[in-house]
Amino acid sequence: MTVISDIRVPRLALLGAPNCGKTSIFNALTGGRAKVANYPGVTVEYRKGLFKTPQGLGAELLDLPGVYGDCGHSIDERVAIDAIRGNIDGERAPDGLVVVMDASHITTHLHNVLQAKNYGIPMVLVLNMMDMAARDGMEIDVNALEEKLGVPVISSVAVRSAGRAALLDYFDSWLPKLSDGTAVAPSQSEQSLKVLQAEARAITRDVVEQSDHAQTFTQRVDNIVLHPVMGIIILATILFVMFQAVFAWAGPLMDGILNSIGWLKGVVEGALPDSWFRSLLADGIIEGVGAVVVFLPQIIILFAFILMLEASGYMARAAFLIDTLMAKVGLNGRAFIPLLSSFACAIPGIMAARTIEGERDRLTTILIAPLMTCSARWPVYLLIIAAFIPRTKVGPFNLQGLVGFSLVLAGVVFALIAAYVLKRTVTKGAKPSLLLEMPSYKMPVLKDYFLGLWERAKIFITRAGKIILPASIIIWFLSSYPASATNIRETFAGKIGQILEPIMAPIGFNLEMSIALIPAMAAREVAVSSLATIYALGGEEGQLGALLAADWSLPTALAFLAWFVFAPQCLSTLAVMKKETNGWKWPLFAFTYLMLLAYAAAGVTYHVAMAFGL
Ligand SMILES: Nc1nc2c(ncn2[C@@H]2O[C@H](COP(=O)(O)OP(=O)(O)OP(=O)(O)O)[C@@H](O)[C@H]2O)c(=O)[nH]1
Ligand SMILES: [Mg+2]
Repeated sequence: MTVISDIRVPRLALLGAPNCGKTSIFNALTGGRAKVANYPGVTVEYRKGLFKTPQGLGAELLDLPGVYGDCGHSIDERVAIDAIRGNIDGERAPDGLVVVMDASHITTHLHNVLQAKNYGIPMVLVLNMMDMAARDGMEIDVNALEEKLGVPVISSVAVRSAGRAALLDYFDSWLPKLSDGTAVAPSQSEQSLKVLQAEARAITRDVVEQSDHAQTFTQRVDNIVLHPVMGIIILATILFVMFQAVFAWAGPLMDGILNSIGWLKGVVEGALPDSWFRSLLADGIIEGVGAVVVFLPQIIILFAFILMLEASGYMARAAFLIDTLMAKVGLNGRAFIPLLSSFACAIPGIMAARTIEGERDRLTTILIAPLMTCSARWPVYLLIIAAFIPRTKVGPFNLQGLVGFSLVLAGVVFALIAAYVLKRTVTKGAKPSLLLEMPSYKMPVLKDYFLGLWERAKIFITRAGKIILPASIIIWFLSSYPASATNIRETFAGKIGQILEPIMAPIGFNLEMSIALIPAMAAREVAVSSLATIYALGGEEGQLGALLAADWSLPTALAFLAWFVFAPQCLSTLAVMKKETNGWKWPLFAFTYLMLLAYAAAGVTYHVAMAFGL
């Protein structure tokens, strides 16, 4: 038993197939905020939390990655199975198993429940998503199921508090038995998987009544959404609307933030005498941090779309639609979800690659994850696009949205090319296949949706405080001193930048850009805050975008964009790569190939644009 504030509480573990609602139960009971989404493989690590039943009994709850059986083919599955067997260092085995099953998939998942009895740990079966089963016209005789399985069965709708009441009530009677060791473990039967599957089929035949509408709601929608032609048109439309929205809807909010920042700078400059301190506040901190924070509305709009697609179940369809393409370049179908997560940030994306079974396939995915457009790139893209790309329309599309879309697409296309090359060279291995179960379509749970959005906003703002603020102070110092300096070249920053300048000049980068690239290793958006501070110190008044538009040529700006599609400008990503691959070899490899790509892409862009006389 774990001792928490002098009470010994039993430990429960959530076990079940991916996407059956384990984390939803965990969050609801423990007040946790772990990520929930409607596709398999969201949770890849184990997580602990405490909760109390209505009668005030305490228990510890373990949220685990989803598992398909008891073998553990991938790293995340092994974590779950090790946790249940008590094989994780410093962790003991759970006292009780809360086996969760998606009731609407009872036919395909019931044998896993029979298998779970063999752990020899007292268990209860939570028949979750009863609302989905009802929508699909299924009627499940819970009492009969309980009798045939020989374990208690509780119906549940994890996303509604009324839907969790029965489970909590059950805990009131079960927890005391787990504490004093009187709870009974189910009888074990070491049968082969085949026998268990046959037994599961026999049980479902007896306890499930399926009313005969020919097709479920999900199947009807999928007939359209997964259609080879219609499906692609729908996917393309969704993506286009998303990028249009990012550029078209954020305007007023961004203006509001810009005005507030301008106002704040004005107040500081009005209230303080001309001094180093005033310059640090106004040109260093307010300009630097403000230059990034202004993009918050666009980040929120982007994630409002992504999270909606995740929660509804559409994302897994997108994976299915482009699976043929992914298989052609040798990518495992399961790579889609890690790559998708990398659109928020490559770090969770690289970790999510744990769901991929083959070691070589997992490595390929890790190596290309940094090419997905993470949210740290957006401030750079948005700044340059707004400054250099006119707000005109091309047919029904606004040009800025199109350019943003092309940059994201460039990342994806080069990721596919990189995967193709890697799979034929350094990560050669067997041909992978798609093993992604399609989730049913669901109405997003509003609370989870807004929590998810809030979480993304919080990460963006926290980075502004933790990374951009200190980086702005350093850049302000390096670009302000020695005090004798009369222009940027004579400052410390200028001296450092001049080391890089000859290397970067052939691809069209000027001194200011070369300087900004160095602190941007901490995080890409620091490039934006650094430029803001450097230009503010240069004594030029006005918004950063306008200053850049006056100072840079269009080929230079485009080269800068191309650079950021590829450049591995983020030390934390390299650190996670090291952790996930157990060494520096692969992060160094990724760093080198991405750097070379960035340099080549920026160079080609610059010279082609010059040749076209832009
Ligand atoms: N309609 C409905 N949706 C549910 C229910 N329980 C969970 N969901 C939704 O199902 C999806 C999957 O839930 P999660 O809690 O992430 O599932 P999980 O078992 O933790 O999944 P993995 O971490 O991938 O193994 C989410 O979109 C939830 O909002 C339920 O009882 N009814
Ligand atoms: Mg989960």
